[in-house]
Amino acid sequence: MYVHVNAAVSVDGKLSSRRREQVRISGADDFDRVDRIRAAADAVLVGVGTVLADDPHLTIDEADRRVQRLRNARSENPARVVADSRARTPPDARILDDEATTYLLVSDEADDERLDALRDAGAEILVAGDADGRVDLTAAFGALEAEGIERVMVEGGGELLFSLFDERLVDELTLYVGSLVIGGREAPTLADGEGFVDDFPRLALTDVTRVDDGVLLSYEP
Ligand SMILES: NC(=O)c1ccc[n+]([C@@H]2O[C@H](COP(=O)([O-])OP(=O)(O)OC[C@H]3O[C@@H](n4cnc5c(N)ncnc54)[C@H](O)[C@@H]3O)[C@@H](O)[C@H]2O)c1
Ligand SMILES: Nc1nc(=O)c(N)c(NC[C@H](O)[C@H](O)[C@H](O)COP(=O)(O)O)[nH]1
Repeated sequence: MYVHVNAAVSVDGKLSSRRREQVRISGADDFDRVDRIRAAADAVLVGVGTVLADDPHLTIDEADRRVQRLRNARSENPARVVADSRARTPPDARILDDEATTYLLVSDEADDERLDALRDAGAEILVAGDADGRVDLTAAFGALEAEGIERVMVEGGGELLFSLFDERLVDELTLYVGSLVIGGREAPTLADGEGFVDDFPRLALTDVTRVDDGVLLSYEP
């Protein structure tokens, strides 16, 4: 699986405020760049924290890009994937509409009734739990590959991104740094989780570009 992480952070590295509501960090050009990365992906992955906070749709905005995918014998939109150990995705979440296939990655701790309700709402359930009752991301990526998904774009949030860095699963990171300060010790950052104390993942900076009123940083492991 090729894993491309994309995120937008404030000058101080926050994904959002302490209220964990969506903060518009990107400008129009950056959202267009996000749309292009989605169009190149077989699937877009987020953590359930992002679904609960933002209720994202995760489809391609630009009609020409959807047409081009159909011409290339691909689905109109990439699949949508949620790391959702306990199946907390609301059955009326926007990602469960019929504009794309939606996979929920769950662990053995997910409640059967919730899973039934989510299946009824159109979700495809993939069970891949780890010893801590979370999603085993390596196993889940294997299950997604069996569904024909080879290239995934990850759009956050900070808990999921920490796990991906921790398991050395990130192949590419594009990070838009907007020119605002959010602050707050409880506000989510690019990589939350437990944090590293040694053996820090080191990245190679491959490009720096000015976008909107911020800067786009590109990295590879
Ligand atoms: N600015 C941006 O680019 C951007 C992008 C996405 C989200 N956000 C913001 O981030 C916040 C949400 O992020 P978050 O960190 O709270 O949640 P998250 O989206 O990272 O989801 C975390 C949840 O994923 C599930 N999960 C399952 N398996 C996991 C694993 N192996 N490792 C980690 N998590 C696993 C758990 O239920 C966990 O609680 C919101 O405030 C949202 O607005 C910002
Ligand atoms: N690139 C980017 N810039 C931002 O300023 C911001 N807040 C996000 N946040 C990512 C998050 O997942 C969003 O909720 C989806 O980018 C929304 O996606 P939709 O338009 O609903 O498809 N992403």
